[in-house]
Amino acid sequence: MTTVIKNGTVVTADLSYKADVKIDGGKIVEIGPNLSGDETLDATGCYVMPGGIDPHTHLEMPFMGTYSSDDFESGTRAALSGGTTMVVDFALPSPGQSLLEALTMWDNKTSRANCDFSFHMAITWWSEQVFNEMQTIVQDKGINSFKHFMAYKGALMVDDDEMFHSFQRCAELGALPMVHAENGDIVAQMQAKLLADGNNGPEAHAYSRPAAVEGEATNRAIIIADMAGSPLYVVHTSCEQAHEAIRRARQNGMRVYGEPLIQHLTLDESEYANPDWDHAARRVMSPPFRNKQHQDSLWAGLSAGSLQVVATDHCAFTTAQKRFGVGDFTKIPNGTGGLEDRMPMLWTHGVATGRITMNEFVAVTSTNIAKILNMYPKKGAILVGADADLVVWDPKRSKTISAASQQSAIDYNVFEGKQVTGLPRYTLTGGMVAIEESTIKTREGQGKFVKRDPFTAVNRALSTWKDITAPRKVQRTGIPASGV
Ligand SMILES: NC(=O)NCCC(=O)O
Ligand SMILES: [Zn+2]
Ligand SMILES: [Zn+2]
Repeated sequence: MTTVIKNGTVVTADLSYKADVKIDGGKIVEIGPNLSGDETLDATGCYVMPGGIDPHTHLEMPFMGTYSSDDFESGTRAALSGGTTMVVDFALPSPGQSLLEALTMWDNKTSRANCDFSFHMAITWWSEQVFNEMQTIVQDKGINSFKHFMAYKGALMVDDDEMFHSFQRCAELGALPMVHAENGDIVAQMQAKLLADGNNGPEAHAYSRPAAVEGEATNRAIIIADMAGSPLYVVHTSCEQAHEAIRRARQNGMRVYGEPLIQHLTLDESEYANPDWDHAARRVMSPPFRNKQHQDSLWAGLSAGSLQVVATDHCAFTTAQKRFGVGDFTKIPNGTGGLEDRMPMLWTHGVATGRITMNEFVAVTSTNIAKILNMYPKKGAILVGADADLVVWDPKRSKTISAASQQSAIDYNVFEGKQVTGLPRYTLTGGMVAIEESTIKTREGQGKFVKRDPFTAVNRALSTWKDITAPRKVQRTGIPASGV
């Protein structure tokens, strides 16, 4: 059966033009005027865009003594409802655990996924086994990105030595290292001091993780990547110091990418001063929300191109779970939701305000990350042969964000009460209409794992440069006898 999206304006990362889009067998088969098919979706007044890709989610993640509450069913349903048609989640081996075993555990969570998904693998410890398994992960399992936590001391954190080993291995395998960049040693000491001083509320979470510790770690990871000859992807870039390090590295020719979150772009640190403990604790995430200057820096990075991707780090805990940390902020599970709201919030606060263009919106929500993770143009494109993961975006549709009407399984929404204008009229996953305005038509199990090959053009360019500039022994004649 063929479907035609008619009368819309196709908006991609570099073009906007009037055309119909024809779909067959889950793929785009034709783009042009006056197309017809078995089923017609009316896109009058709408933009037809590549579906969003959220490269940073934690669905059913074991963390801080509990599990994040959205699983691959509710999480991907939330994603589709907001126009996101693919998520990339993190497989997290416990320190000492086999990467392959962890991957099987994560794979077992996905049978009810409503949209396509992929994984990054985390490196949480280092050994010969990890070194060897990284090759299998890349070459046999279709995962070309490895995440490193520079924070969460005593749990997921790795040190510089481990990162340097791992980044060098990524360079050899044609993979992309990623970092959660915060100086975990300093955070741990600051947490202990704040608690000892009686500062135990959720606001102390933010006090313990100032922008400087993120800036320092971002810069350190950049240097380690440069020494290793690998690219680098910095997740949840939240502040000017980290952005500045990324900007400088890029100006110096390094292949470094930065990913602000929609939460950091639109919510600020005043949330932690709320007298309601639950309100503040629900917004505890790492890095914490920052001030308006940091937000302006992130917005500027998106329009200037020094930051490339907007994600959510969707890691949703219920109010009851957040209350594990009453009396000790270090026990509040870190994480917030956002999957359903990323695209409408970014459109409302980005495109509608003139901070970014429609084409930049597509770039930072979909196309850039499809290229960085080596799945373009299967994903992130409106081209013949691409997957029909599409959103028909109605720039006039409005709603007020509310936990009462959301798809996410948690009992609140950090964007509660925010008015958004710009919402999906239709979201299609693999050509299937999953969302029709407010009607949810998702199909459990529709989502499939997306394999990603190693050796992007960037990896190849970096290894060529590394070879050419490698230290070489100077060939000498007439070496004098040793002076003994
Ligand atoms: N960001 C956060 O607070 N929770 C999820 C885990 C992580 O990405 O650090
Ligand atoms: Zn993180
Ligand atoms: Zn995360």
